[in-house]
Amino acid sequence: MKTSRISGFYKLSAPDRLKMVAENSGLSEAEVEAIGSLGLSLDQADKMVENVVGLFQIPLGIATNFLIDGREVLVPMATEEPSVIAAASNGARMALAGGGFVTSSTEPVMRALIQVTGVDDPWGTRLAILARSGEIAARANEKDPMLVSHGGGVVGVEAEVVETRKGPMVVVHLLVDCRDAMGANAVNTMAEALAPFIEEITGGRVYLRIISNLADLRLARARAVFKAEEIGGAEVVDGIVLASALAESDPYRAATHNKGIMNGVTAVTMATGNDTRAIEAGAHSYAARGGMYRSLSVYEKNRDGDLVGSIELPVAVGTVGGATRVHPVARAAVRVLGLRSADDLGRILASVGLAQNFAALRALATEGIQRGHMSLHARNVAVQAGAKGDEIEAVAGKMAAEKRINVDRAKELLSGMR
Ligand SMILES: CC(C)(COP(=O)([O-])OP(=O)([O-])OC[C@H]1O[C@@H](n2cnc3c(N)ncnc32)[C@H](O)[C@@H]1OP(=O)([O-])[O-])[C@@H](O)C(=O)NCCC(=O)NCCSC(=O)C[C@@](C)(O)CC(=O)[O-]
Ligand SMILES: NC(=O)C1=CN([C@@H]2O[C@H](COP(=O)(O)OP(=O)(O)OC[C@H]3O[C@@H](n4cnc5c(N)ncnc54)[C@H](OP(=O)(O)O)[C@@H]3O)[C@@H](O)[C@H]2O)C=CC1
Repeated sequence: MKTSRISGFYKLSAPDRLKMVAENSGLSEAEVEAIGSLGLSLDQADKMVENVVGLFQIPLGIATNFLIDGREVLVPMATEEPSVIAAASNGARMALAGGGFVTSSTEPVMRALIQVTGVDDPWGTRLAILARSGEIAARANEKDPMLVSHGGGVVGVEAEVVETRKGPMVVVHLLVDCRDAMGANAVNTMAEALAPFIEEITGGRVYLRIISNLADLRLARARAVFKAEEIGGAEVVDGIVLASALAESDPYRAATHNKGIMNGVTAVTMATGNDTRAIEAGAHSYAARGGMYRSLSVYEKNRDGDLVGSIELPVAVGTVGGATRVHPVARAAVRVLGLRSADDLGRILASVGLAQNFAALRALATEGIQRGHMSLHARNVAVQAGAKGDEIEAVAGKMAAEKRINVDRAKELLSGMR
């Protein structure tokens, strides 16, 4: 990677942008072709999911300006929403003066749950399970020697008694280090294989054997200092701190605050062929831990009067398995990111989530979201009104300048032009 700081990248044509990304990331011809053309063939799609009749394409863009742990990163994002990629690039740009994003993470540990029902003594059963945890772990590891050979495998066994409307149940938690895999298939296989042994230990009946998407042991964190002078001064810092305080305490605001974070996180998850539902379920359930839904990020003012943003979220993503190595564009996206491991990807997700969130909060705490967002959405509005070719930019530009962005106005402008 040469640089991620490509000012005015958005002013280039799409082929020129791709050329620049390819040169920066050392992409092969096949990778360039995968990104620049359709990427996925009907034949490949037919092997990925069921009853395939076609392809549904969404745009792939590149966010610029990311400096993460001292490394410059160009970030592929797949999203249908205008202004998301611009905002991520904008947020990352404003983090540069403070040194970019500094990240940390836990080990990539996922949980599989095994539900045990029909036991008369759930608390005693719990201890009976824990007493056999070594054997449980060994049997589970036998199911995935490849994962173990990569340094992963079971790292712990827990057991909980859960009170439900159908009485108490014992839930065994199998904690599995999934290394570079998201891990759902791996841990589900282990959980299913263990069920008879758990029934033997407990005398109960096992029903569910499945991963938990509340990946609270597989976390990534990112922190950035946004210099007051870079972001518009002390009033902007204070406005963002106030916005953060509300999202920390009010679930109605927190939901939208976190949606803004996931604008970026989900787009990168999608671009790398990872499971967007898993990452969303993880983020929102983590935000609701302890019984109250709150923001995944926090903003504070430091001693120098600068803004310090921090974020922590579960990152159940992989660089092997799932669609990550099947979808040609996802493979190319992994190369653009320069990933060495799933851990790298988790840290990038946290950084993108923070940049995305910061850009939205800055807009909200100052001019409001509509100017930046709607001026980029104006092109969609122009297309809805029937604009074609050069008309699209012309109508969109005029509407943005007038701050009147709606289909009726686009139609008026269009008939005037024609
Ligand atoms: C939209 C901007 C970036 C305009 O921002 P601006 O200040 O008009 O832009 P600028 O011309 O000064 O450019 C600044 C940088 O923005 C980027 N940029 C600027 N324009 C483009 C473009 N056309 N295409 C690509 N990138 C663009 C680009 O990185 C550029 O610097 P450079 O790297 O070139 O030196 C700004 O207003 C912004 O960040 N707004 C936030 C928009 C946003 O968050 N959108 C998400 C959708 S709204 C939503 O779903 C979430 C929300 C808001 O509800 C969450 C919440 O409530 O918390
Ligand atoms: N609730 C949920 O979130 C659910 C999600 N899913 C889906 O599961 C899929 C992800 O499952 P996942 O288990 O990651 O995928 P895979 O089973 O496809 O890949 C994981 C396997 O890759 C092999 N592997 C090779 N190299 C490595 C390495 N460096 N690190 C770790 N493993 C390695 C391992 O063994 P080996 O080679 O022996 O396979 C491992 O078991 C996604 O498609 C997701 O959508 C499925 C069910 C539920």
